[in-house]
This record gives sequence, C-alpha cells and structure tokens, in this order.
Amino acid sequence: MSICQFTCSSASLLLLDYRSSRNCTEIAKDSADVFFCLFRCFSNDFPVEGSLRSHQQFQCPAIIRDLFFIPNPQPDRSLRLSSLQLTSEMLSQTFLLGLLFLLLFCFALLRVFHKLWLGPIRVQKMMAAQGIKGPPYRFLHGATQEILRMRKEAMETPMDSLSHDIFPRIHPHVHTWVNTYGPNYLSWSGPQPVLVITEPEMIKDILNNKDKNYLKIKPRNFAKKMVGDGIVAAEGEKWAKLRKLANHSFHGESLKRYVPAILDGVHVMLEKWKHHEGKEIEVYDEFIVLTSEVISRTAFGSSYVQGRNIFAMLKRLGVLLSINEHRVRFPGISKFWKTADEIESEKLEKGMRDAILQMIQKREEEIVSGKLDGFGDDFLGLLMHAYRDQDRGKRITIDNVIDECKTFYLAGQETTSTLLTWVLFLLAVHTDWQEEARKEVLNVFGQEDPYYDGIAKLKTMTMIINETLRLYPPAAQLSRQVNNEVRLGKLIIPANTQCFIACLKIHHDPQIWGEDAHLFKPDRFSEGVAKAIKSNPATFLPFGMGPRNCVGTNFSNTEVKIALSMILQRYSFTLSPGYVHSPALLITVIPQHGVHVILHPFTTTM
Ligand code: HEM
Repeated sequence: MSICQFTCSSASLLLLDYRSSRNCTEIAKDSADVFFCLFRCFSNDFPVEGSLRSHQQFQCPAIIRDLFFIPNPQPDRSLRLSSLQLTSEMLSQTFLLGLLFLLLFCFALLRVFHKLWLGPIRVQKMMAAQGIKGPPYRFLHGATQEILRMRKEAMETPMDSLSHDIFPRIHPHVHTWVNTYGPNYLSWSGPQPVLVITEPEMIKDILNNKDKNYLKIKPRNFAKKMVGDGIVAAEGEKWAKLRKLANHSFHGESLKRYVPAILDGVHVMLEKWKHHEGKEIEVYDEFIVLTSEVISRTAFGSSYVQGRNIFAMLKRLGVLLSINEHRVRFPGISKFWKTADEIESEKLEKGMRDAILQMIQKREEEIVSGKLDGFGDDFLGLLMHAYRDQDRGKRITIDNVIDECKTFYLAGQETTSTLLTWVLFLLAVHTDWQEEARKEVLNVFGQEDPYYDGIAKLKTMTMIINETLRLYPPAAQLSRQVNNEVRLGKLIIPANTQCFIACLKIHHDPQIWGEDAHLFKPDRFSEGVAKAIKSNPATFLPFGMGPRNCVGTNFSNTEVKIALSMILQRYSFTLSPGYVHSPALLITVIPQHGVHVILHPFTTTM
C-alpha cells in the first residue's frame, strides 16, 4: 500500500469509520471531497449546511452529510438546520472539524516524512541485503552535497594536457564510490534512489529493454524547458511516431541531400580561418557556429543567424540546468516559490516558443504566397506535414512540433561540436595520427570537396573518431527509470529507482580496454570494431544502444568527416602553448576554456 493510499484510507477509517469495504479511488475521492467541503465551510462561515447550500453547484459529499447529520441534498425543508442555532451539537462539530484538520495535517507530514526518510531508508536496506552498498542517505540531500563537493574539488586544477584520464575529473563521485562500494552501487539524488551501474552485461539488458521496464526519465524543470516532452523522453506510440519522422530526416537518402549544406557551412568557416593562418585560433566556438549553421540549414531551412536567438536561449538554459542539477529543493516548493533561475528559465522557454512559432508561421506564409509548393522536405517540413496530417493517427500537436524543433536545434549542435573539438585537440597532440588522417583524405578526395560516397572510404578517420568518442564521449552518462520493481540479473531493483549508466567509466576501464585504456590509440578500432566491443557491445556507448540509440549518429559522422577532411586538406595544426586542459561536464563533456591551436597552412604538390 502506498503512502497515498495509506493516508487517504486512514483518514476515512479513523475519522469516520466510514463504509470500510470501498476501494481506494473512492476513499481518496471522499477524502478530497471532505477537505474541499471543509475548506468551503470555513471560507463561508458557519453553519456548515447553510454555507454548503448557498452554492448551487456544489454537491455536499455523502461522507460530510453523514458526519454532520446533514440531510440528503434533495430538499427537505422541515429538517433544515437554522443558521442561527449555534447549539452544543454545533460546538462538537467544530471540535470534530478541528480534529479532522489536525489529522489531515499529520497525514501530510507523515507523507513527507515517508518520502524524505522512511522510503529512502527502506530502499537502502533492501539494496544492502542484495550486496549493493553506497554512500549513506542524508536527509533531504541524499548524496548530492558530497557529489557537488567532489566535483568542485576535481575541477579546481587543470589537467596535464597529455593526459586523457578524464574519468576521475568528470565523474569524481563515480570514480571514488566504485572503488569503495563495487561496480554497481546505490547513490542518491536528493531523496531519489539512483542505482549506478558500470557492468556492461547489466547495461546491455537495460538499454536493449526487451521487457520495456526501463523508461526514459521525464525531464523536469530546466531540462523540460529545454527539450519539452519530445522524442528524447517520450514513450510508446508518441515516441514511435516522432522517431519515425526523425529517422526519415536523418538517414540514408536524406543525408546525401544534406552534403552541399554541410560543405557550404565548412567553406564559410574556413574563409574566416584564413585570417588566423600562422596564428592561434580557438576551435570550440568555431565548431559551435559551424554545427549550428549546419543543423539550421539542413533541418530548418534557415541559417545560424536566423536561429541565433534560439541557440542563445538554449545555451543559457543549459547553463541554468548545470548550475541547478544537484540543487535539492523541498518537494513541490517551486509551485509556490520560484528562484531567480526558475523565473529566468520560464522567460527563456517562452522566448524559444515564440521564435519557433514565428519560424513556422514564416514557412506557412511562404506556402500561401506560392514561394514554396509544399511544407518542404527538411525536418521542419516533415514536422509541419505531420501537424497538418488528415490521418489523426499520424498527426502531431503544435507542442510536439515546438519540442522537436528545440530538441534538434540542441542535439544537432551541442554534441557534434564537442566531438569535432576533441578530435582536433587529439590530432593536435598526436601529430603522427594527424599525418595519417591527412594522407588518407588526400588519397580519397585530393584537394576536391568531399563527396558522400567517398566518406565511407575514410577508415583511418573512422578509427580516430571512434577513439575520440571513447576517451571524450560527449554523453558521459545515460539514465533510465524503473516505475515498477524489476529483476536485473540477480538484482531486484525497487520501483521508482533511477539507473545511472556510467559510460565514461566503461570507456576508460582497464579491465575492458587494457592497461593502456587512457592512451589515445586509434588502432584499437583497426578491424572496424574493437575487440572489447565484439565481446559486449555495451562497452562502447557514445551513441547509446538499443531502440533509443542516437537518431543523429550518421548525420553527425557525415558532418564531422566532411569538416575534418576539409580542415586537413588546408591546414596542419599544433596545440597552442597557452592551451589549458580542463575537460568539464556541462550537459556534454566540453573543454572548459576552449581548445586553442596554431594553424599552419598546408600545401601539397598533388
Ligand atoms: C557526436 C554527436 C552525437 C552524440 C555523441 C550523441 C549521443 C547520443 C546518445 C548517447 C543518445 C542516447 C541517449 C539515451 O539512450 O538516453 C542520443 C540520442 C539522441 N540523439 Fe544524439 N548524439 C549525437 C548527435 C546527434 C545529432 C546530430 C542529432 C540530431 C540531428 C541527435 C539526436 C538525438 C536524438 C533525437 C536522440 C533521442 C533518440 C530517442 O530517444 O529515440 N544526436 N544521442
């Protein structure tokens, strides 16, 4: 019995000993009615019956009528209590009302106490009995204060720029607690139990999700404002509908169509780079603009400048999300009292909605004016088509359209720009691999612009990208939620537990990748798939796995390979002496101070 059922049924039984055989829904409804009724009574002065009757639409619940001897609502004037007779009977009713309020207050307190203390302690005991330990639960905060402290300490000093051992820096808590408590342990995000899992066998079961037990976590607060209820968090039919649209836009033939837009974007960027020849350039910001331009052109038929507002608002929301990620607030308090960050995030959410609606309106006007003869075959066009679909089964709502736009603006830019940045960083440090990659590019494309069919021939580049994704995966972790108790291997996971899949730990695990796990060695992937992945695909998760894997994998790979090929055709690059190696987690694994390289123009006699 949940605490909710307990509270409702106890209220009814203790107070009124009322029809003991009814089901929970009825009991809950009655309890709510009692509360509402009493509220109305107090707000309308005594006597009870008079105040109740003064509101025509309000049906006095049977439970109250029984308690206060109020006759059935069918008018029976002879039995009506006079509002002026304040008898001893009424006084005892006042006492009962007070008692009722007191009990309701106690039940509410009990509920909060259960959520914040009894529940977590029960889960902790249950997991400990199965051999799963972890940092002790602390009232209200769980383990968040310790996590925040460890993260702050880990970020205090930069790393040696030749070290790729970023796991203790990005996830210091996982690093510490895996060593203390074992490969899987129980942690706490406030009162929310979080099972941290680092064993590939278990991860495979979770992500393949054959029995549909593991659900995406519904974004809340700041995250919800960023991506809404779109494809990233949707489940069931809604997800299937949205995934179909996204698959259509970012796979196969569509990708081929996007190549000219990607080439244009890279050309614009490289024009600018001409001014930095022989000098230093910070590439992270460059790649943010490039990937923003590419996703704007390919998915939304506009340019970065037109989407600039949306990107800026998404970026600010990302910062607010990161700042507030581990801040614990009393459950439900944000309904009554909002922090400055929450108020700002609401404005940003509205700003993004308005900007996307304007974009949709512009497209509709272009159709009406005859400039376009349909919605268009980019992602926005597909979404608008689905919004206007005659078939109700295929139709999506305007909120779906807005959420998908926000999601793809974000996903199309954030992850790919960090991947490109880390590839450039690694090639600037490991110049031997830079040479290898350049040789291959010149073999395949010469000095010509890359073309779609040539991209599949870039074997060395694929190895380099995979090794970069292993060492610096943009998505350092994945999360799922179980709503009901489930069995995972030998483990019983209690209902309402979150699963935290520590991808970064797996990617850096010497037991999986060997003692040289922290070194940049692209030949791990020389046979296409590394040895570790062959034994278990859940050892390499840059794009997730299973049905919810990344829909943009091929799109992103195409974009990265085109951009990298064009850079290598024109420049060799080395790490700037001023570079500070400070990988940080801000939604994705980013270089905190950017990546500064020196550009050397490259000329070939080919
Ligand atoms: C280097 C680039 C990228 C990386 C590393 C990456 C990583 C990931 C990962 C790990 C997931 C799985 C999340 C989970 O299982 O909870 C994912 C899902 C997703 N990605 Fe990407 N992504 C990249 C690029 C892109 C691009 C370019 C797009 C869009 C154009 C995109 C759109 C999505 C979407 C929509 C999902 C959710 C899919 C679903 O739930 O059905 N991603 N991505």
